Amino acid sequence: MERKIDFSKFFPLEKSPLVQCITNEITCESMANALLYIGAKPIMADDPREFSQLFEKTSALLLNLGHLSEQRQESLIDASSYATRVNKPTVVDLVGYGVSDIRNQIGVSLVETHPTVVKGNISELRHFCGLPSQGRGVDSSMWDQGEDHLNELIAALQKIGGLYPATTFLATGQKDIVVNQKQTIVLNNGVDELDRFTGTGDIVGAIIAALLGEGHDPFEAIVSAVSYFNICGEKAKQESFGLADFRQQTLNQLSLLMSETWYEQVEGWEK
Ligand SMILES: Nc1ncnc2c1ncn2[C@@H]1O[C@H](COP(=O)(O)OP(=O)(O)OP(=O)(O)O)[C@@H](O)[C@H]1O
Ligand SMILES: Cc1ncsc1CCO
Ligand SMILES: [Mg+2]
Repeated sequence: MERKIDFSKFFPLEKSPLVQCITNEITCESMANALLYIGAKPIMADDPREFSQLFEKTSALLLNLGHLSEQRQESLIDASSYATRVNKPTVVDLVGYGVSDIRNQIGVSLVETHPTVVKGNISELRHFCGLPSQGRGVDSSMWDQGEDHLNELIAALQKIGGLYPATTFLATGQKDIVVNQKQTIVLNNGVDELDRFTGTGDIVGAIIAALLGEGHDPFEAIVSAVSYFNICGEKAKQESFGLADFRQQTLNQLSLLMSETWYEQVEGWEK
C-alpha cells in the first residue's frame, strides 16, 4: 500500500490495555478471548453504577449495539456520555443498524457524542448514511458491495466525515473502507468465510479499541486491526476444514500471526 504505516509497531501490544466492552451476549466470550489472545485485558461491564470507578482504570471503551434491551440502552448511552466527559477513546459498533427505528435512534445518539471510531458492516453503514441497503439483520449483503455501491458509500462517508472531524468511520465487508475528514483507504484482505461465523465484526471492533488503548492514531489503528484480523483469516483458511474449524483457527492465529511478518501481506489503496 502507498501510505507509509509502520505496521510492525502494533503487535505485540506493549501496554496490555484494559478495554471495557458493553456488547452482545452472542459473541461476548469470543470478544473477551480475542482481546486476551492479542495481549489486551477485557472487562465486560455494563452497570452504570460502576462507571465512575471503572473509567479511572480503563484504556478504551467498546460500545456494541448488537443485542438491545432497555437496560442495555441505558448502559450504552450512560457509558458514551461518560466517555465524552473523560475523553476515553471509544469505538461504536452499529450492529444491526437499519433493523428498527429504536436501534437507529440509539445508534445516532452514540454517534452524536463524536466517538473516536464508528464502525459497522457495509450494509449497516449504507443505512446509516441514508443510502438504500440490502442488509439482513446483523449481516451485510453482497448487493451493497459492488464497485458503484462502494464508491457511493465512500462519498457519503466523506461528506459525513466533514461533520464529525474527530471520528474515523470503518465499513467492513469483502473490501473494507476507512474514512475520516483527511483520508480514505480501501482494504482488500480477508476471505469469504469471515462472513460465515458470527462475531467477526464484533472482534474487529474490540481489536481496534485495544489499539486505541495503546495510544495509536485511530486511522492507523483501524487499518492495522482490520488487516491483522483478515490475514489471520487468510492463514486459517489454508489450515482448516469446515467452518467451526476455520473459526477456531482464525482465533488461534490472533496470538500467533504477530510473530511473523504479517504486514507484508497487507493489501489496500488510498482513494
Ligand atoms: N467476503 C469477505 N472477504 C474478505 N473479508 C471479509 C469478507 N466478509 C467479511 N470480511 C472481513 O471480516 C471482518 C468482519 O466483517 P463483516 O462485515 O462480516 O462484519 P459484521 O457483519 O459486522 O460481523 P458480525 O456482525 O458477525 O460481528 C472484517 O475484517 C472484514 O474485512
Ligand atoms: C447474531 C447476532 N444478533 C445480534 S448481535 C449478533 C452477533 C453479531 O454481531
Ligand atoms: Mg458478518
